[in-house]
Amino acid sequence: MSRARIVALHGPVLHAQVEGPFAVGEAVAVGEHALPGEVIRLEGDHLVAQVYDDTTGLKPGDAVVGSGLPLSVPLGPGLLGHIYDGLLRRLDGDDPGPRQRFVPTVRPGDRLAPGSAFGTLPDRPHARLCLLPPDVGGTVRSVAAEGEVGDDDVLVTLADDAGRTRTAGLWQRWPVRDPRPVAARLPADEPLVTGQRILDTLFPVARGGRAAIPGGFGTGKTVLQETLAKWCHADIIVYVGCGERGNEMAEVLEEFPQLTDPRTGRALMERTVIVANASNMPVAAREASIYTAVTVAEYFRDQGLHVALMADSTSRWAEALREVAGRLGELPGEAGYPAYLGSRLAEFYERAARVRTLAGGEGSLTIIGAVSPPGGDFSEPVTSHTKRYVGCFWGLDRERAQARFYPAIHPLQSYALDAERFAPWWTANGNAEWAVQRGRLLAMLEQQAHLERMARIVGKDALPPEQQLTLVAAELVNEALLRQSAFSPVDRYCSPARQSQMLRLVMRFSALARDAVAAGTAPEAVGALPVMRRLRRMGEEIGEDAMAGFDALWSQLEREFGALAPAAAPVPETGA
Ligand SMILES: Nc1ncnc2c1ncn2[C@@H]1O[C@H](COP(=O)(O)OP(=O)(O)OP(=O)(O)O)[C@@H](O)[C@H]1O
Repeated sequence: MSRARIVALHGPVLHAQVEGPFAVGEAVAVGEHALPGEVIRLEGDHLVAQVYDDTTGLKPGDAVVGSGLPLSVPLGPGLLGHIYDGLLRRLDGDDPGPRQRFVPTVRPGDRLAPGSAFGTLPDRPHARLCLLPPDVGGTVRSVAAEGEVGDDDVLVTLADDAGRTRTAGLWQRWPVRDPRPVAARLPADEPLVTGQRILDTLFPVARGGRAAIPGGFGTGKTVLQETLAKWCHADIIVYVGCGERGNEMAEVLEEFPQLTDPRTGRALMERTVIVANASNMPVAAREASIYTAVTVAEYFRDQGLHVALMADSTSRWAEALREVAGRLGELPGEAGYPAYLGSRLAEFYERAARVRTLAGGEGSLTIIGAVSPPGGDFSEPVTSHTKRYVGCFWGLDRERAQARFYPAIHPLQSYALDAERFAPWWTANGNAEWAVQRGRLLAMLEQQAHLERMARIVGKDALPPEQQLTLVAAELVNEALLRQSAFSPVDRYCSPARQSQMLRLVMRFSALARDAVAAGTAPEAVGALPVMRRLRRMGEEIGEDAMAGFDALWSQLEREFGALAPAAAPVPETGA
């Protein structure tokens, strides 16, 4: 083991005189309590390391002991259901994992490629595969028989191509800063259904895609992340609470274990891993926590599962980066962040993908990162860098939040690149019109903003009737489709089938209203139809198990427009 002696300490950063070879990125143990750390710079016989625990009590002369290995974490199915710190140390007790039934799927003499599965854990509800590490393969010499196994048991022994003996069990280690290898990256052309209308219908994210939720103070980032964690169509949730205030983090830690998985009725925690680093925890560990979480998420992806990683908030992570860079005396860039902020964000988001796994399955990792721009200013460095690496941008708007319009995602400040590629998926799921409907809604919302600006100048009544109608229809889109309370028992989740029904109704309203106004009906008369109130509230009133309600609403819509007197005969255009 290489050793070094501390010569200076600056908060979480230490300088040491080396007495043996070290490598950048090497995990080290510091001082008499063997505090975990990582070498971040080497200059001749001088080493700089960051320490992941409180450095109080460390002093010049204390030893820094190298491990010869990069900073890595243990990965196994048993991670599920627990809360960890940024280095993946349990925060909720240290009880050993229960023994569980193992069924081998290989025999002595079989050749296994690196990362293959060698057995299953059939009694586990999630993450049932036992995987070789991605850098271990060879010919099976022996494998454990079917039966109960524990965390420390060797389950398979192999001879690798160099003739060395390799073993594997339930757990494996992997360096957090290295993406785990895959057999192939696949096109991300399936949406990750979130159950949130504004997202699935207007700004969908792919399974294996990347999304950012930027939003100023109190605009609903945490509620949205939790809602997504609860309802999105992912098998596994990895939630990294990064530098949030201690009390907010405490809320998440208290709430999550109590949440019920809507799909199974069991605890949501059973398929969740939480990595927690509140703002009062050591800053360097916060920097590491993002990599730890994404490595955990990749491990479950490699099980052939769909994983969603929620990071709340990447801004606090960037602040940790800035603080450590400051202590290293690095030249500050924009707003004091180090020049490599952009490349670090890119490295993080690039780990999202839909893949063919080494074990031969298909898995995906979707990354959803909250950003907390100071003052809600989306031009600040973390938001603007993040924009370059994500395909979906779900911008939370202070005015909407203040008006208690939730989720406060502003349709004109948000986007989803490549949304069109999901049209075949929607067609296969019963809505061949989705792409056209989406285009119309976006156009209508844009027009609304333009017309509202005009109306403020000339007065609403001075707008031509068809423009007044656009305002009526856009208001309906907002109220009926985009507003969706995370706390409504009926509407907190909206399936694609229900979204399609609601879209169909709003589109039908729009067409009937256009015809009626063209035939001479006043836009206010359309806006005053009794069916409008029911349309606005259909999300709250027609639940997943009462879909026939949409047909009844459709009939009411047709009836009321049919009864509008002048609508029968279209009036020729006057050219006005
Ligand atoms: N989708 C939603 N449905 C209903 N209410 C919501 C929704 N989103 C946010 N809220 C309301 O807004 C409040 C603030 O939301 P939240 O705590 O998520 O904001 P935040 O952006 O995470 O705040 P901070 O900047 O402090 O981290 C919530 O307590 C809740 O009352």
